[in-house]
Amino acid sequence: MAELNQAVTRMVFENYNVEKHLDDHLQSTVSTLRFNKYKKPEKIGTGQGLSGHTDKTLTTILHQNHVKGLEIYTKDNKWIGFDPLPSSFLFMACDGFQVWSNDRIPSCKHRVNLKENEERYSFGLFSYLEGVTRAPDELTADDHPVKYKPLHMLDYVQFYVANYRNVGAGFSVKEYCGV
Ligand SMILES: O=C(O)CCC(=O)C(=O)O
Ligand SMILES: [Fe+2]
Repeated sequence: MAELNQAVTRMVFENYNVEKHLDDHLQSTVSTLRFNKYKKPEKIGTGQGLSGHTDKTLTTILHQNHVKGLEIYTKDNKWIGFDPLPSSFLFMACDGFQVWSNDRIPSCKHRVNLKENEERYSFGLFSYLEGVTRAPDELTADDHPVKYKPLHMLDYVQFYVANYRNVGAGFSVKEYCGV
């Protein structure tokens, strides 16, 4: 999964012609693996699972068992269900990439909506940048000025966890450090 993360990150950097920053970026990347277990829903279709949110990470890669439930929010404001193959790994650009790309790569909003009468398992590789994240100069311009104050991603996730009850699942990185 870490290799997949590096491969996709490399593609993003090549796409934006900022490969010269890639090595520093990869060296500052730290990851944690987390398992999620969702019990059988008490009532199907009640939205039990996980409310709509964006991850406070740079990137997240998800893998799951056969029980569906993950939904992605699209550009045209619709929730679409993710229909995984047993071999699927889903790569998501998250809040850190939104800041790094100066809004060119939106953070992927998603939720878990349990619809099947079975236990659901997923696990994810959650990656963060140590230190401070800011958009490289190449991704800012007079007509595309910097949209975020420098983001300390590990502080950000700690803030979110500590203040979750007040700020809610939908808390965005724009609210945290947008200019
Ligand atoms: O279980 C899933 O598929 C998604 C989990 C998730 O969104 C999260 O842990 O942030
Ligand atoms: Fe998530």
